[in-house]
Amino acid sequence: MLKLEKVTVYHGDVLALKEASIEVAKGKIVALLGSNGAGKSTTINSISGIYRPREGAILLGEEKIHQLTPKEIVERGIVQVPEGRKLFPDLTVIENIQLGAFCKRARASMKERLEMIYAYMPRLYERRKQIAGTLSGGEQQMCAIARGLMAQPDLLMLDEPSLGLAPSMVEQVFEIIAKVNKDGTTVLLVEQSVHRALSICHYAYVLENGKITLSGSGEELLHNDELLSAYLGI
Ligand SMILES: Nc1ncnc2c1ncn2[C@@H]1O[C@H](COP(=O)(O)OP(=O)(O)OP(=O)(O)O)[C@@H](O)[C@H]1O
Repeated sequence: MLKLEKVTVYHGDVLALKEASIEVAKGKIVALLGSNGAGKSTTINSISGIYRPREGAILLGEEKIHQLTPKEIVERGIVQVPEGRKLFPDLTVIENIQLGAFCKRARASMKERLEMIYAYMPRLYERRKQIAGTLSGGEQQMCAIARGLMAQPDLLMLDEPSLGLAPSMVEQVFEIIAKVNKDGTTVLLVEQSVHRALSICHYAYVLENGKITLSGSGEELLHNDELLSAYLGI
């Protein structure tokens, strides 16, 4: 579905990603792991069209997408839930969710999408008229995922969805991600919660200083403590 071929990204003079090759197969959950500053956000922001690779190619099927604008990339079904949720705190939950449907591909089926989202996250239905800034951290994360789902993604990219959440909330957020994937949405997941990410993903890549140093199935990496401690220090 999505392929990064030897993608190199600089921020000014800083090399953030070096010749990264990543494959996200349709219908799967792929995790991108690594410590702070490893290049995880740079990778998904490059897929979203926010950063332009200096070298390499990003392909969606046969189409090269690394020269497209973020808006064009959303219209192709690639949607990002950003790190830190980035909700509009003064708008209500429902207003935040509906903002996800600004793209053309989502407008026709808004009502059905909303019903589906409330079925995944009944708590958002209960809180739909609440001001988003007053939601708990976990509820805000759900709201950000809901806004992403409103755009009708084929590939949903989540940047550290468990960041700052209590363990029970992390569990709920991961359950929602698993359900969304089971219903056919491909997922690219950036996470620091390594064990949780490996237990849910089909395949994972480990980034270190902008380079992919390790990859394998979630199962394989989860049971390889030696590799995990060498590459992730856990
Ligand atoms: N806009 C920017 N300008 C300059 N340097 C940047 C910018 N964004 C990221 N970097 C640098 O690029 C490198 C990779 O950062 P990136 O945010 O992709 O890492 P990350 O793995 O997502 O880290 P974290 O888990 O802390 O979010 C880091 O050295 C970072 O300081």
